[in-house]
Amino acid sequence: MTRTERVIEIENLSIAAAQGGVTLVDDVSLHVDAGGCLGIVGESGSGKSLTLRSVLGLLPPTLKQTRGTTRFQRKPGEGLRSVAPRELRGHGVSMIFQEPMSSLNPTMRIGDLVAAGPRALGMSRRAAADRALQLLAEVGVPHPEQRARAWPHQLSGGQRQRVMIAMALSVEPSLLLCDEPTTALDTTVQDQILTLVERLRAERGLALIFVSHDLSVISRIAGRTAVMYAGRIVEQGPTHDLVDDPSHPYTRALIDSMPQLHGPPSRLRTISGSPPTAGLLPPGCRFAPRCPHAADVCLDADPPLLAIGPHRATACVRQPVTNAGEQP
Ligand SMILES: Nc1ncnc2c1ncn2[C@@H]1O[C@H](COP(=O)(O)OP(=O)(O)OP(=O)(O)O)[C@@H](O)[C@H]1O
Repeated sequence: MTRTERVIEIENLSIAAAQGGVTLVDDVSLHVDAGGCLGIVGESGSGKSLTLRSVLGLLPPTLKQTRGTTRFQRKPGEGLRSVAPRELRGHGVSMIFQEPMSSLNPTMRIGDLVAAGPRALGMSRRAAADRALQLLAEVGVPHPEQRARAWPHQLSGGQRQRVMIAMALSVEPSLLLCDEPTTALDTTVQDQILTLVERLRAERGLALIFVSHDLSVISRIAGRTAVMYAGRIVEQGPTHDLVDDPSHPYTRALIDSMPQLHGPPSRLRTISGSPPTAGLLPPGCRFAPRCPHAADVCLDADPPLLAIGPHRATACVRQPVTNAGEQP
């Protein structure tokens, strides 16, 4: 059987507080195919950002990765090999964030910020400056020569996001990690940035991991989606299958809380209750206290993520488990 090439595989990732050992991300496994987009969706605090940051070893010093392996494909056709997260920074993987100002040095001009990546790859100052102009044009910054001389504070939020994307592309990554890059933008600019990211993925064959709390954003951009709840993946599969026919009650609740996905706008519902506090998990399934279908069996043990089809998995005891034998 031929299998699409994978760019990255993360297995059994767990993250805990360095002091006290409270688990914040629990046994998460993910993969992304070359040129594919994996969406990670879930409420605030579900562990999306920590999962993404750990890919590059960017966890804050108060936290530590307690388990997990990363395998990465350096070049097409080369196969996956084990890597330490910090080896990937600027070498195959780049990341963009919600707030561009935090990653744009305010004392550097836009052109120099974007040229820093090519310089680090060994380009001459002149060639790197030219490359920066090409990249600014590629991400849709108008009048690149003029903008290259501007300071970060002179740009709009959308323009700054484009500059951050140009910086991310400047080291020629095969995988781009996106941590809520459109959340702080108004809807028109959000749409433009999503269109840009989609275009870059198609034109450059870039693989993406895209984190958002907004399932409508994820369903637009991601071919496959992992739904996170309280530090774990509770459902995973092709996005359109998951949205059309969710198998986990939490995925269903996320869909029902987003009226733009189905139903008239007036049907906005919120998910009742709140996620558990890290370190104070309920007995059994961690979603049980909020689940409209919870039964006695749900209080016995936290259900593992099991295959329910060749490409889908869910962590709910109510689902029939198949012998598909293939990792979703
Ligand atoms: N530096 C930190 N020290 C201690 N706990 C942290 C730290 N950063 C995050 N956490 C906790 O880890 C859990 C997961 O956080 P994470 O930021 O990954 O969630 P998220 O799903 O990305 O949500 P959000 O969109 O709000 O960032 C949360 O309970 C959060 O409070």
